[in-house]
Amino acid sequence: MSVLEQILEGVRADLAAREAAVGFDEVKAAAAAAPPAKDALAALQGQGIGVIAEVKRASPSRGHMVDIPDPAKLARQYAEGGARIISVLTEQHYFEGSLADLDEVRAAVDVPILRKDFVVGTYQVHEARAHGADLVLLMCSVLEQNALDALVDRVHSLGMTALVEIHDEIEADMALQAGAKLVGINARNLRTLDVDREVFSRLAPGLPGEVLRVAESGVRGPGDLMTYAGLGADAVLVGESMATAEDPRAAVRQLVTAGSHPACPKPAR
Ligand SMILES: O=C(O)c1ccccc1NCC(=O)[C@H](O)[C@H](O)COP(=O)(O)O
Repeated sequence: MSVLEQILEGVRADLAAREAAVGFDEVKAAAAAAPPAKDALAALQGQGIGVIAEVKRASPSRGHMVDIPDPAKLARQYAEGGARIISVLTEQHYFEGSLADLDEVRAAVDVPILRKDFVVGTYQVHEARAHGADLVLLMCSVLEQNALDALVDRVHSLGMTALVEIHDEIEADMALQAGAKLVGINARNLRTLDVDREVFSRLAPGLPGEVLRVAESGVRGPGDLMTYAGLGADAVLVGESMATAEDPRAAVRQLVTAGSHPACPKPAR
């Protein structure tokens, strides 16, 4: 079984336990009662390349990387550094995340928040909204076209933004067919865990101009951001190198400064 399949097995088991504990109607009501979602597309359409900084303790490729006893504090540092969006991993077995992290981050910052998980059904979408998320990651590698179409619609109907993640041409077609407005091009192959930054240069030119592009994974510093900017990225999503930085505020600030430097290529939109 691939790592991705193992992750999904755990995700489905955890989801079944939560569904048994809290009914779908209750989650839907909590989502409906939450303050309106923030406009993530508007947040990314500001000057320069946007930085999406991730609260990430661990991963299948790295194992445990860093203790984050206070995700709210880390999120505040990211926001003070200029992150346009904060990504919160909520998968628990491989990433050591939780919905409690999402709650704490939501209470701490005003910037839009991405729920980063392995979403397989509508329950998780309403759950994300109920916990204050403004964006939800939907991965083409784990969803059939029909399911993706329905989930994109559900995310958008709740006022949130779907970040639809792709890694190859077939997934790019899936994302566009589903009506994605924000596409994440992940350099990491989720089956082999190899990181290949060339994936962005291959897939980004095939996306329509109005679709915003996020370069995901393997961004280690301003040089990578500048490279992706030159290839048409609107934003970079950065986990490990921000979460493990000695000074996360300064690390985000360094990327934001590079992304708004006059020498940095501007997004076409
Ligand atoms: O990070 C992993 O090892 C991983 C493995 C399997 C599925 C997903 C995985 N990561 C999720 C992500 O997409 C990254 O957290 C995100 O793009 C940030 O990547 P990085 O900056 O390289 O930490």
